Amino acid sequence: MAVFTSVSLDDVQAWIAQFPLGDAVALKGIASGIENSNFFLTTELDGRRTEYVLTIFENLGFEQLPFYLQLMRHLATRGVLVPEPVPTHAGELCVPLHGKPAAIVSKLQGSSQMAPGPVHCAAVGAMLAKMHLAGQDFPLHQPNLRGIAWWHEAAPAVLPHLSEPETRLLRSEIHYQEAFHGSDLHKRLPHGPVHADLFRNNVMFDGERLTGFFDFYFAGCDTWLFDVAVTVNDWCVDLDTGVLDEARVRAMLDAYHAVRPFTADEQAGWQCSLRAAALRFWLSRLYDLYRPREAEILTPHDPTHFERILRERVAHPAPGLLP
Ligand SMILES: Nc1ncnc2c1ncn2[C@@H]1O[C@H](COP(=O)(O)OP(=O)(O)O)[C@@H](O)[C@H]1O
Ligand SMILES: N[C@@H](CCOP(=O)(O)O)C(=O)O
Repeated sequence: MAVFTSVSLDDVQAWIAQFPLGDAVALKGIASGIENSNFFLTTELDGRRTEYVLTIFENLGFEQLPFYLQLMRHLATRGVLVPEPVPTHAGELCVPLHGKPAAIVSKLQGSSQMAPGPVHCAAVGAMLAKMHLAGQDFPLHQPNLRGIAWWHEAAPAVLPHLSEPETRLLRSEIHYQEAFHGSDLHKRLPHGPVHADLFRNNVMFDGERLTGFFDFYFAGCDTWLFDVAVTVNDWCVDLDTGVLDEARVRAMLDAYHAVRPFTADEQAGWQCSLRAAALRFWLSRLYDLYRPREAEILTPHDPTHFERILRERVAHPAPGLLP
């Protein structure tokens, strides 16, 4: 459960004058989410009511936010279904509210599909490919802040807490990934802005119709293949075992490939990328669990889920990128 920065409708009524949105008429805190304070905000302009999402960023600073918010705007203008940030009269996408950075974005319709079938996976795969292509000419650059450089920082913080088998797995996988990330193959993989956290809870569906990707606040520049691997590792697994469901994997990868064909290098790097994606979330979940906790940090996600997925990817090759 996130801790919210307390904001009243009165606070927002004065603050919203800097946006071309009319009056704020309702504000409702959103209970889910772990990083930021989110509110559904209803505005009224010329007698017409519209719902938006107001986010107060609890951990990110003004210097990091342009990458995420400009990326969302860039993608939205190219037809990728993502929330569109609303600029102020002065053209700012992010302005202070109670001393923290805050932004207003359009509200996506629908809800998260937490038990996806092949039809949902195909929709996500196709939109992900479209997103990667649309991001190619995005001018800003920010590395994936949870990439290999961060793994090197985080590992020493968690290693003292791990059992012998966990220690062996973490050390050997980082070693394996160092070789992969340093290889010529890795350098040849197509790359650009990626979502990097496209889990089931970060996509909206209205029935079987995908209405948008959101929560871009782990986005950065990395290989497109890493983004595909993160997405497959969440959408296509049996949540109890971490084993991939072939029908969902095929649906997602085939739909992606139909929009942006995978390269031969990507086929060669696929198994390594699935392992990298599993390692990334195992390590971040361990880090959230063991790092000295600040009071406002909430219940961490279970790291053993991604340890299981990593062990499974190491032991058994996943279905190939192409059938
Ligand atoms: N643009 C949006 N449209 C509709 N609902 C949204 C939007 N952004 C966030 N939400 C809602 O807010 C919840 C928390 O958002 P999320 O970005 O996952 O928070 P956090 O960054 O804190 O993890 C989501 O589960 C979703 O219900
Ligand atoms: N998807 C990550 C954690 C990030 O949480 P989110 O609610 O901001 O997507 C995980 O599952 O470890």
